[in-house]
Amino acid sequence: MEYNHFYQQSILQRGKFWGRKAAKIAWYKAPKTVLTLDKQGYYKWYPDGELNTCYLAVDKHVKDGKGGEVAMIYDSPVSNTKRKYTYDEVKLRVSKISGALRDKGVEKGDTVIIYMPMVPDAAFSMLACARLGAVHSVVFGGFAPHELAIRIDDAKPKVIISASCGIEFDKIIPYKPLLENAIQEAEHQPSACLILQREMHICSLQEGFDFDFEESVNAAEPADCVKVNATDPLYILYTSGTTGKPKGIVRDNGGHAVAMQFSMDYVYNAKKGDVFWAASDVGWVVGHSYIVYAPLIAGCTTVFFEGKPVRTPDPGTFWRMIEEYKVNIFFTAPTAFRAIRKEDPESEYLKKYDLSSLRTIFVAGERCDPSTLKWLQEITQKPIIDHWWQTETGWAIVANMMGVEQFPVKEGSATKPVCGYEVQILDETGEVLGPNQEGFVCIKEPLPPGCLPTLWNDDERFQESYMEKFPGYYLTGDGGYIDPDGYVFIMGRIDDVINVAGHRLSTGEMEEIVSSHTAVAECAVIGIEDELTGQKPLGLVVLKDTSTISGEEVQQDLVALVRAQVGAVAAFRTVVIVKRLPKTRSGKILRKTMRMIADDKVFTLPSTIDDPAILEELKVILQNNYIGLVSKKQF
Ligand SMILES: CCC(=O)SCCNC(=O)CCNC(=O)[C@H](O)C(C)(C)COP(=O)(O)OP(=O)(O)OC[C@H]1O[C@@H](n2cnc3c(N)ncnc32)[C@H](O)[C@@H]1OP(=O)(O)O
Repeated sequence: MEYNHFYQQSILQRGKFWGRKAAKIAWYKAPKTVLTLDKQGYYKWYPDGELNTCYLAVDKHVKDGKGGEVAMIYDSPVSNTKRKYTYDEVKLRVSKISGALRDKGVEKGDTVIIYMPMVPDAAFSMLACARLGAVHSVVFGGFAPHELAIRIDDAKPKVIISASCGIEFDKIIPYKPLLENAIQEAEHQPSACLILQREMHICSLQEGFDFDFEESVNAAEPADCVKVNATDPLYILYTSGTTGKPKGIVRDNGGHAVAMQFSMDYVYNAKKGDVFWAASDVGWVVGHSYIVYAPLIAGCTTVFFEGKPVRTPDPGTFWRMIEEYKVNIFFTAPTAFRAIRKEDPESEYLKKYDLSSLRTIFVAGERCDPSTLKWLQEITQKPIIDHWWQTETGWAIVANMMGVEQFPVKEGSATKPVCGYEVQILDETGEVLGPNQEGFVCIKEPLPPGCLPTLWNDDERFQESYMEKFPGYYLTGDGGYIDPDGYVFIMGRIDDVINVAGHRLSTGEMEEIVSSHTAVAECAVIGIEDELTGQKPLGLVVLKDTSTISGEEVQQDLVALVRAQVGAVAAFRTVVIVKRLPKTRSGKILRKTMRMIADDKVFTLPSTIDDPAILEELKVILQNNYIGLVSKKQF
């Protein structure tokens, strides 16, 4: 198929194109209208369609006689568990979890928080919510109680589903104390918690409030799929913004289902029965879209992995899994491959395994650096496809659409805009820029099906964050350019959001936490380059003149404080005490300039700088001293 023609149809004949793609979905009531603009001026996909996402992902395959086929492979080197679930088994388990939720009062439209490690019941609980028409909000297990509390207060869940523990390499992480602290901190109180007891750590349950997950599921009657409108929310997924309060990205049911099926067909070129493995976590959007919903909707076998690329038990884990389960399509973040390369640079482990089942490797979540790309191409001899997307969109914005036409890979580019996304580069005044001109990466409205219709209970913030800067365009928050061949190059965030090991984090939030310390007069947290994790946060702190605590003590306090408030995943390990911070004459801290200095990049002296001498001071400190303070992360 020819990309240009196919892509143009998706933009110029939007209604016809996305109407045809919607016909691949088994709606309860097929939509007559493809796209409308509501009274508030918000686009709605398939507004009169009715469906159930769990039905599409599970029951439909059983109905089609595929109940005996494997829906999910669970492999957990950290708990020495391997298990396969057929579509029949998934249907039974999911409908019983739905029944257990219904017994706790959960109905269509209610919210449920899922705070679980990578156990199959996390995915089954998501599907169980979808089955009832309830809205799930999965919170990544690496987040601290404070982060969970913020999400509880925003999503107001009727029930929280959690587990007794997670396992990080060989370390047991008890989840229950984290959950209890979060519930204690939150204003909103759920009416019940369902706790999955894992045999490696059994936790105590509070009578009348905590319920044993397994017992509740066993006691429940299976629940049927509940019909929902296409525009009803399927889930909320919180993502870091520029402030301490995360943004609750809303995903609808209808547009999402169409986008998931479309992306499997045309981005990943996945066929029914393929084994599709996204090595991520259900706490991230990759986990939502490509561990749970898309592979199942498309009738593939999804692989559910509770482990890491290295040390569970070695850097050959990914290759072992690909051979053992005959994985056809593999998707992970570049940082995972950098971790493998660090431990196995000559790819000795890979040589032990047969990767002949594997057709394509996809990477996303952060920029794929050319060195990792070349190394992967060389050692695997497979197409390595970088693609760029966001929690907000739920699926690829820019990709090499493997089910359409495969383009030559250009290092540093995720290739071309995916169907439905009219990607344009704008300058500060909103003018569309030409080839090779760097500016704000924006998407002309309407966004395609599957993208966020708004933020949970916060239309105002949705407008302010994404739609206001350039009316008629969605602001992605990334900077970049398009080359004369139409390849899109994403150059990094233009705001205070950073990407550490594929985890999206807010430096603004970290600054709020650091500045809450009694000894801190002012501070800045910036994201600086890191060979392994892409970026890492660095805190620059000015102490109060009156502070009597030693700088070293403050450094330790601040690292502990961010870990306690955001979680281990923040990877905030470096704090530098400085005498002053560079500012403009109006008092704005020059974060970008500091970043350029720390990354040893050429920068122009801002004309508005108050005192240029500070930059020289900082240069010495950042380039020579801070490295000594970093507690190097060992993978
Ligand atoms: C396209 C749209 C998107 O961008 S969606 C996001 C895509 N991103 C991803 O899929 C994430 C990719 N990254 C990873 O999988 C991991 O970072 C890899 C590469 C495997 C490395 O893992 P790890 O060694 O644990 O390092 P890390 O930096 O992730 O973790 C930092 C600290 O946090 C902890 N942590 C992590 N996950 C959890 C969890 N689920 N529960 C509890 N704790 C967790 C880690 O143990 C680590 O802690 P510590 O600092 O060593 O004590």
